[in-house]
Amino acid sequence: MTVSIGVTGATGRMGGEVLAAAADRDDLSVAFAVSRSPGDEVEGVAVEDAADFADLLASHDPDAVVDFTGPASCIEYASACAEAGVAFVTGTTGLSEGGFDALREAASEAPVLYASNFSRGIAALRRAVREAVPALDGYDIELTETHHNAKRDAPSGTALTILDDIDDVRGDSERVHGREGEAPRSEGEVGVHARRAGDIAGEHEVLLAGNHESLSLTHRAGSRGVFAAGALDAAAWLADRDAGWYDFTEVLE
Ligand SMILES: NC(=O)C1=CN([C@@H]2O[C@H](COP(=O)(O)OP(=O)(O)OC[C@H]3O[C@@H](n4cnc5c(N)ncnc54)[C@H](OP(=O)(O)O)[C@@H]3O)[C@@H](O)[C@H]2O)C=CC1
Ligand SMILES: O=C(O)C1=N[C@H](C(=O)O)C[C@H](O)C1
Repeated sequence: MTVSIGVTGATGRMGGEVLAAAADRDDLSVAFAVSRSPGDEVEGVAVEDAADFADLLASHDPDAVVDFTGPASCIEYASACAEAGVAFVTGTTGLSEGGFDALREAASEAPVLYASNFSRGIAALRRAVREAVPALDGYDIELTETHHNAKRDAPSGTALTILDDIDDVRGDSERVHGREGEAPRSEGEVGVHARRAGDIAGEHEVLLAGNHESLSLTHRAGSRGVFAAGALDAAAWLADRDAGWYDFTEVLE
């Protein structure tokens, strides 16, 4: 069975990657793509007006929508999908707590899958972090993420997910963002550093140090294609699920 998808943010970096990755797959077809600036084709797909999103859902009835946009638009697209009962996969980061609440509300009417990172490598890094942190009790932890110079949110959504993983396994810790002037470490804090440069697709390093040794767990995305491929795997997996909140780790099981 071919799973048909709608793609939002078609003129964005990830929107283009998703359309390119979808063109290479036999199990998926693109029902429509939307943008706030419709007109030109992206990856051979006509780009329609984002203002017509609800109508496009009704007329094309896609199995899933794949969204990499911005926090406000993500919620609008999710609500429209919930109303239409269409599965919604989103990798949009920078959502507020209220934004996550709205996304969870959408999940009461349609299947919703959010992941701050759709790479298998980050899924593996998260498992490694959850194992290393309790094994290295009392070690200092510093998290550094590096992204392209056009990224809006900081720290990255992936960094926030990893910080939550650390809190899960060793209890809530103080997060210290950057370091300047008289700023010694306090016990148990996690230092968080965000770098922005060039066209780096995404790097995350978790450094644990203590007891005259250090362990560095690092993931580097070679291109955005890895995120697009993971999001499409998620869309194919989510398409026929019941309404509810799903996680990318379930797709990988
Ligand atoms: N989870 C993951 O694995 C990954 C997540 N991301 C996240 O995906 C998101 C997009 O990243 P990226 O593609 O680099 O960003 P871009 O800025 O390149 O693209 C975002 C696109 O979203 C649309 N958009 C933005 N704001 C609005 C709005 N207010 N209303 C409607 N549409 C809007 C625009 O598309 P248009 O004008 O065509 O409508 C824009 O081009 C970010 O949150 C990023 O952190 C990125 C990579 C991987
Ligand atoms: O904006 C990006 O580019 C990325 N955003 C995601 C994040 O905020 O973690 C995932 C990936 O690192 C690329």
